[in-house]
Parts: sequence; C-alpha cells; structure tokens
Amino acid sequence: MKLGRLNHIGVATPDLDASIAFYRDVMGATDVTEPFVLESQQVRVCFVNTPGENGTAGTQIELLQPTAADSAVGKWLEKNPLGGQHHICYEVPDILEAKAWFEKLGKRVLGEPRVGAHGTLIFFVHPKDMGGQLTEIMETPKGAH
Ligand SMILES: CC[C@H](C(=O)O)C(=O)SCCNC(=O)CCNC(=O)[C@H](O)C(C)(C)COP(=O)(O)OP(=O)(O)OC[C@H]1O[C@@H](n2cnc3c(N)ncnc32)[C@H](O)[C@@H]1OP(=O)(O)O
Ligand SMILES: [Co+2]
Repeated sequence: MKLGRLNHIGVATPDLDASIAFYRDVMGATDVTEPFVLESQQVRVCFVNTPGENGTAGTQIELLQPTAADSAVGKWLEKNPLGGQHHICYEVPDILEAKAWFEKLGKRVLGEPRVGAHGTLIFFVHPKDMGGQLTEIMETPKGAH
C-alpha cells in the first residue's frame, strides 16, 4: 500500500457552532465550509480548510457533531465530553488494494468501502489495531493534486 497525503483530522465536538467560532476567532481560520448533516454517519459536519503551500490544498479539520447520542461520535463524546481529535484520514491511490492490505495484516476494516463526506470511497480501521488511532482511509479524489 502507498501512503498518500493526510486528508483531514476528524475532530468531535458537542457544539459545532461554538467550534466554528473557536477556529475563526482563536485560530484565525478564514476558510470554513457551511455545515451539513450526513445522516448515514449521524453527524453534522463542516471543514476548516488550512492553507497549503504554493497554492496546493492544505489539510482539513473535519468538525463533527453527533446528531444522535447512540452513534459513533456520540458514544465517543460520552467518554470525551469536551470533544477533541476523533480520527485521522489518509489518502490512498487504490481503496480496494488498501482494504486488502489491512485485512492481510489482520486489522479490522470496519464495513465495506462507502462514499464519505468528500464524495470518494472510504473505510475505517479499528483503533485497537492501529495503536489506539481510529484511522480513516480515503481514495484520492480523481484529478486531485
Ligand atoms: C463526516 C463523515 C465522515 C465519513 O464517514 O465520511 C466521518 O469521518 S464520520 C466519523 C464517525 N464514523 C466513524 O467513526 C465510523 C467508524 N467508527 C466505528 O465504527 C466505531 O466508532 C468503533 C468501531 C471504532 C467503536 O465503536 P464501538 O461501538 O465499539 O464503541 P466503544 O465505545 O465500545 O469502543 C470500543 C473501544 O474503541 C475505543 N474507541 C472508540 N472510538 C475511538 C476513537 N475514535 N479513537 C480511539 N479509540 C476509540 C473505545 O475507547 C473502546 O476502547 P476501550 O479500551 O474498550 O474502552
Ligand atoms: Co473523516
């Protein structure tokens, strides 16, 4: 498998609007997308775009507020009520090759690849098999970079 760019860091929050204000007012973010609900993942989400170099896209902070307590992010927030870093997402050139790679290593791929918030195929690998880090693997968007 070939590791691609760090696409985003997933950050869970109990209050998306307060987190947007934090990134704008404390962190000086100037490029924050409009929030939208991704019902399949039971989250309200938006992206804080960080500057890249020489006009390339920087990485993103993916802000996630659960729409239900009994959801992946909702359950995580029960243990981490202030919120914080929830997962990390790397790009790969070939999602099926990457899935086979992790499975061959005996790591738990969570579900079949599905279309994620960026419109390309993604899957997650269980944090217990990844040194405690919930890891999202995303196929590099066509024509990106
Ligand atoms: C904007 C949408 C975008 C997209 O999908 O495109 C997203 O990024 S959506 C993000 C939300 N979706 C997911 O996170 C899907 C993948 N996550 C899962 O399938 C679950 O959260 C899972 C399987 C990682 C844990 O679910 P489970 O029901 O087993 O919850 P537990 O609380 O029982 O956790 C078991 C064990 O894992 C530890 N854990 C849970 N979440 C995390 C985490 N984010 N990072 C690190 N560790 C995590 C939890 O503490 C438990 O450990 P233990 O030592 O047993 O207490
Ligand atoms: Co994500």
